[in-house]
Amino acid sequence: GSTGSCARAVVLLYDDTHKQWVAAGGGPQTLSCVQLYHHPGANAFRLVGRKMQPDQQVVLNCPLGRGLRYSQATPQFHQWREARRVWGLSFGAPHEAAPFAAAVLRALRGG
Ligand SMILES: CC(=O)N[C@@H](Cc1ccccc1Cl)C(=O)N1CCC[C@]12C=C[C@@H]1CC[C@@H](C(=O)N3CCC[C@@H]4C=C[C@H]5CC[C@@H](C(=O)O)N5C(=O)[C@H]43)N1C2=O
Repeated sequence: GSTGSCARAVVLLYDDTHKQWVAAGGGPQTLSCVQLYHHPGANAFRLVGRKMQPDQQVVLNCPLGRGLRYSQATPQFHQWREARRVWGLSFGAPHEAAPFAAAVLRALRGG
């Protein structure tokens, strides 16, 4: 289940062809609720993001592999690579970004 309350961030993917960040799930760059989920059985973690408006669309559902490098490029913009994709989280507020990053880094160390 979720390990905590949600952080508000725009979930982005890097479009390498056009060298620009685009909204995950298409459409406008609007805030999603991003959360760290823990599956105790496999001691596995994943990041899940759902649009806050209008319809809770799942725009992020990414496993946190142990070797994953979570980059806090700025206090409000974090990013990581998954296979051939690069995800970005543009947080609404630094005070939500920091605890979220701390939880992710703890999960990457084994929870
Ligand atoms: C070795 C490696 O993989 N390196 C990756 C990063 C990485 C390192 C280590 C582990 C994993 C990863 Cl993923 C890499 O460098 N990547 C991943 C794809 C994109 C990028 C490549 C080039 C561009 C140049 C500029 C820079 C960039 O995107 N930003 C600067 C920092 C914040 C700045 C903030 C917000 C976003 C909102 C829109 C745009 C704007 O503000 O208008 N923007 C930005 O401009 C943002 N880039 C990157 O981050």
